[in-house]
Amino acid sequence: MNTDEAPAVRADVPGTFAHSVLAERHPALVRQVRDATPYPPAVRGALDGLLAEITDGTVAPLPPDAHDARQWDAWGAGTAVGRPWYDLTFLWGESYFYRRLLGAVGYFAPGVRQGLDPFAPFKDAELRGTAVDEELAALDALAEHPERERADALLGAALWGNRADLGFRITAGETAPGGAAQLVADERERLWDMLPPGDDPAATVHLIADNAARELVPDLLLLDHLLHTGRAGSAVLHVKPYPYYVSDATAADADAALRRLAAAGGAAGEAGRRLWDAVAEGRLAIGAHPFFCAPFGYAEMPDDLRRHLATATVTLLKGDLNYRRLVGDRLWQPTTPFADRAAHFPSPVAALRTLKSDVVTGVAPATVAALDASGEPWRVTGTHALVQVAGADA
Ligand SMILES: O=P(O)(O)OC[C@@]1(O)O[C@H](CO)[C@@H](O)[C@@H]1O
Repeated sequence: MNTDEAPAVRADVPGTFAHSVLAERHPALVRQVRDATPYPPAVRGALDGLLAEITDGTVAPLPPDAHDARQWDAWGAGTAVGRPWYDLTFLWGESYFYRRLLGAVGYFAPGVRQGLDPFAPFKDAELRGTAVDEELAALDALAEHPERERADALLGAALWGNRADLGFRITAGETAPGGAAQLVADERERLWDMLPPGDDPAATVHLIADNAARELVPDLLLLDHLLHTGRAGSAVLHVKPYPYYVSDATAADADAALRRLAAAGGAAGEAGRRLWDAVAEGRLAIGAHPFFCAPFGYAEMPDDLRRHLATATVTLLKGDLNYRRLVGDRLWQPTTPFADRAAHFPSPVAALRTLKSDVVTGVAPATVAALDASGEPWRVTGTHALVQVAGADA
């Protein structure tokens, strides 16, 4: 299907989800960041400037000496600068907003704040929280179950862990994602068929991570299960090269989650120590390609990343934003075949995603009809999820 058949998601229509992200979520986030850290006057001023710009102003350029100014020019900054923020496509505008926010807090510039994650206070609180304790303790009860049941439980934890998205909670509130858990597409069987248990050292699983802390912990436990049961001989965890979409995982977040797991008791601690060894022995690698923070879909990924992902037996792709980037950030008919939209991906791919934006494909017509008839905003509330697989039959 030609991408021109579905319009790109834009943020310029009041009442749409994308518009609410620019109009409500981004300003709220700038204020939260400013309040979460004792920033000096220059940083507070820069954050206030960004707030004014995204509220009433037009898109400003990066400083000409920014390390990535040329990269963003190549990514289209030249045509965005000077336009109202609401004129940009949703994906481009969101990505550039996070880049600018990091610039405002001095993340990239030489100085004392270089490399300090402005979202760390939120991520740290979540990783230390009792909810993670409870989830880790629950792992002990799994040990007695047959392998397939454990695999499904861990897959479910990684899938629903995607609700733990701090950006989402800024507008949805803590309680919103707790509604009826429902899969709008369920291709778990096809996923497991690609990774039979046993000793297959050649099987490699790549996991393109989404959020840190409460999502990354179950992601890591899932990878441990795949490695420990021989469903995979090696794994690669792809994280973001810099803080992004509030809670997206970076390499620092991966280290923190591994420490949290390794220090836990019971089955979680055992898994954590196995993962630690897997990293030390090179069976679990962590990557952070710059393209993971690019404002484009994965169809446009550069050749080096394409070649790397092509080595995967299957790539597990987590979360809402990764899904938008996989199928294209466009208003597809929800019945559009997922396999068609994901055919460009260099390896078989399985999307594990709770629905938090308008983009969705691969849902059966009867399911769409029932969901639409319910009157619920099922695409954006995080109460529904999907497991979809493409490229498995090639
Ligand atoms: O990718 P994630 O963490 O599952 O969700 C990211 C998200 O909260 O942010 C975007 C809007 O800012 C949406 O795609 C989605 O709702």
